[in-house]
Amino acid sequence: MPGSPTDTAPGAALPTAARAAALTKAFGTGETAVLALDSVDVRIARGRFTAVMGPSGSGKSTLMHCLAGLDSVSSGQVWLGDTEITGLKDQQLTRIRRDQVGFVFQSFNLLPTLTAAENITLPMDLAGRKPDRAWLDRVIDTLRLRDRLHHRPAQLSGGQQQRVACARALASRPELVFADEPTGNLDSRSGLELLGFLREAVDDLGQTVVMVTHDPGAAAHADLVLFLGDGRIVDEMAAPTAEAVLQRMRLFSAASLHPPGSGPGPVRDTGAEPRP
Ligand SMILES: Nc1ncnc2c1ncn2[C@@H]1O[C@H](COP(=O)(O)OP(=O)(O)OP(=O)(O)O)[C@@H](O)[C@H]1O
Repeated sequence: MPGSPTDTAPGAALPTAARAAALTKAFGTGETAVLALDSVDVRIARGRFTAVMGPSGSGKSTLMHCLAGLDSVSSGQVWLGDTEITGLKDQQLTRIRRDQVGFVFQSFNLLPTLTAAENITLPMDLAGRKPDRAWLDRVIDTLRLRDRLHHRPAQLSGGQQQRVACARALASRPELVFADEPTGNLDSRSGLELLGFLREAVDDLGQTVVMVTHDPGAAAHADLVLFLGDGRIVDEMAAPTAEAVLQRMRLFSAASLHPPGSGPGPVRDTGAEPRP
């Protein structure tokens, strides 16, 4: 594939929040080795909402973990902002990750004994950092958590708990927020609301979000969708709609059932409609 698949994407002129070059990640050795990422080149533009999609086992979580410095790479390079994180010592990596990355997981990962407010500031408290009060207030208001701050997780709905998890990820104003299937445990209304908040975090708060999802409707909230297949970025789509994403995924599964030469293969985007 010539160059990075995101070189021509909208946002190519924006600064870079994270980048990988020839990123390869193998698990295991010998006959049981699995190539989870196969020489991936990717650039995540700052201030954009990027979704990562692909079949189960295509490498989505591995890509996210490698970009976030949570997992080592087998070869290739990864940068967070301007800093190359491949080759850093554990201590330096932990500090960079703590300062520059926020995470939202499918299972909200809140501490049950702490209030919402305490959960939100916990990572900063552990790091001995004082939150920027004005920023924290904006995050709390954007996520409409003001009147829930003194509740414990068990006293909150699933959607509210995930909003607290989002606020926790945004609290330190990280370079990059990674969300791994953040709507996976939410009913559709709470899921939609959460996606709306992630969108607002990008549009109104200027954050950068990378979200792994299986749901074309969720991916449609992003500015750009990256499609993974067998550890490679096989396509991308700007200004996605749920319909166009679904259609693209159908093409991919048809292509994997009918390899090149025996049927239609993946095609580049021509029909993505602009966001309304
Ligand atoms: N710790 C590990 N040890 C061995 N193999 C692993 C490990 N983690 C992931 N893999 C393998 O790497 C490949 C990519 O896995 P990954 O979890 O990144 O896929 P995914 O696209 O996120 O899948 P899903 O949608 O099912 O979560 C898979 O074949 C998986 O089995």
